[in-house]
Amino acid sequence: MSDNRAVSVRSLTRRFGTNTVLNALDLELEPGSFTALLGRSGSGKSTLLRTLAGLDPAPADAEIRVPASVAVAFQEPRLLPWKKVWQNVTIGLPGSGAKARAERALAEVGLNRHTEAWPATLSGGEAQRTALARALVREPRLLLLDEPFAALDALTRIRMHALVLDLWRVHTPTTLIVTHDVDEAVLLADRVLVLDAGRIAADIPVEMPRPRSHGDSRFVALRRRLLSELGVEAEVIREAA
Ligand SMILES: Nc1ncnc2c1ncn2[C@@H]1O[C@H](COP(=O)(O)OP(=O)(O)OP(=O)(O)O)[C@@H](O)[C@H]1O
Repeated sequence: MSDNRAVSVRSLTRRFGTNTVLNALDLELEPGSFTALLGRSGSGKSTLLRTLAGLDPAPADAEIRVPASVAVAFQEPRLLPWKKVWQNVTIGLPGSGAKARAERALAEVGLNRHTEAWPATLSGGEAQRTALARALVREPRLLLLDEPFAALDALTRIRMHALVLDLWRVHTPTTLIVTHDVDEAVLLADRVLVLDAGRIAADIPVEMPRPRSHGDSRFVALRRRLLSELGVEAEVIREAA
């Protein structure tokens, strides 16, 4: 049965000292699905993502199954300033055709004119596209995105949303995005999870065709529900509007 699941986590507990961040957490992701992970600050979203990425050691008593090829992109693009853009994309990539593969990936994210550029000459959005190209060039079956657009201006973020959806449609990796932004979650994902008290406290499907509009009544209803799951009361929402 679990062969149908791209990601399967059973009973994952993570503690830092006396702080139990993840508490016997279970999670299943279908292959090719696009899931958003919301949760209050400090709820353990990045800890879960890092464990799935293999960046944090998985506790021995947890069962964690992920595909063989996993790629991660973070809020900061984490480019090496002394390597050109294409070299950043090919870091760790074996084989002689690496540069051609990097060029193809960079063309896909709209950066074909910047392959020979230095990272310091890129805008924030271009640097984040480079990070996406670096993730994609590995053809990951699992793509983990940890607040990848949080540092970008609103217009660039809108373009990046469209780009990520295009790339997801073409390459079909199972995708999990951590975000603080409820609208971003509803705009992108087919399923939104809320992490609270160390577990998946809410698991909500997004049954809306794309492209999605903020003004759609289903969008508004779902935003309201998610904000309430996150403990943001209606009065606060009204005041902010
Ligand atoms: N290496 C570590 N050592 C000690 N505590 C840690 C470590 N990593 C995370 N924590 C703690 O675990 C909790 C969850 O952190 P995590 O970064 O996963 O939360 P988050 O939901 O991603 O938060 P945010 O939305 O603010 O980025 C926090 O209380 C954090 O201080």
